[in-house]
Amino acid sequence: MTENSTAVSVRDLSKSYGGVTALQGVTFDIHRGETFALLGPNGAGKSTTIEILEGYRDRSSGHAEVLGVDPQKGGIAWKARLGIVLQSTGEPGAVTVREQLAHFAGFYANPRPVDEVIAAVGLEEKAGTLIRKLSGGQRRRVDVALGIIGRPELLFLDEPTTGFDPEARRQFWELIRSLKAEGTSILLTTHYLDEAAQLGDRAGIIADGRLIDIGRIDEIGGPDARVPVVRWRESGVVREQRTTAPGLLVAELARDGEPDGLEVIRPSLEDVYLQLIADYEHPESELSAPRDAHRATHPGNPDSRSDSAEEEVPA
Ligand SMILES: Nc1ncnc2c1ncn2[C@@H]1O[C@H](COP(=O)(O)OP(=O)(O)OP(=O)(O)O)[C@@H](O)[C@H]1O
Repeated sequence: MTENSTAVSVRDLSKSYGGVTALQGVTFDIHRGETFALLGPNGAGKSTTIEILEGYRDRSSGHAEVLGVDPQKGGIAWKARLGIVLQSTGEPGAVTVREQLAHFAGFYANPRPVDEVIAAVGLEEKAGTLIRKLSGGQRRRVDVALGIIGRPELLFLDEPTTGFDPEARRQFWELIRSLKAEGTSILLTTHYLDEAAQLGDRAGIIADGRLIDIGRIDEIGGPDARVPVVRWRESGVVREQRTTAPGLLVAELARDGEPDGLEVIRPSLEDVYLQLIADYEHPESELSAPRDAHRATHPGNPDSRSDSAEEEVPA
């Protein structure tokens, strides 16, 4: 039985499409009110996971509960509690943005006001435009609007900002933050790791259908993956040192004046993610050990180093 504090519970989930194993033994929970980012390379199994949880695909084995219901048995009342933004949408009919949203609003007991949703996705000027006359990014905003019109308890966002311009992405992030503030639980997949870092509370990283890591966004990968690098220039030569105490090193470097080109580089979620995937794909290779922030920002550099060694780096 799922606790009330759990929006999604997945245990040992597996899925095969004929001979293709898309998911193998995936286990995770999403807590109520949490934004959980499911990350992984193309073909890793993210959409398959989402589609099983939406009740759109049957699993091959394992257990899943979404808002306390097995998605294979979820009826209309359960579906009305979900918001879904699929990776790809069907051909738009000859209806305007406002007509489409008003039509979908009619399916829900307590929908958001149509104009409020249009404003939330930044389509006020296009409200009366036929959807098929919108740009790709604008249509994607309609998809997002349709996903939130029913005031969902749980929102599935499968690569929601593909095709968005940078301003629209920022606007979308604000929208997601406001939904989160209202208590909406969110499952997000995205290839934009900055988006996952901005929005996610926790992340699961999936590769070849297996969950290879899970944890808080600021902890995933473990402490070794997050050791900062201090970089500076000395007599025109770029030097860097990986250290858990960057402040002390900077103070030491600054004793004789302002160091040239000083930077403290903290590995981003993208750096950590790329290292986890490399470790998974090449467990025995030089590239995978030790976890190294420098290498994450310069993946071509074949050097290995100890945590405290100072390095001369090709400029
Ligand atoms: N309908 C299908 N029939 C057969 N195989 C499928 C089907 N859908 C997905 N697959 C396969 O299952 C695996 C997982 O695909 P899935 O779409 O879940 O990956 P994904 O992580 O969402 O990828 P992307 O980032 O490219 O969207 C892939 O090997 C894919 O080819």
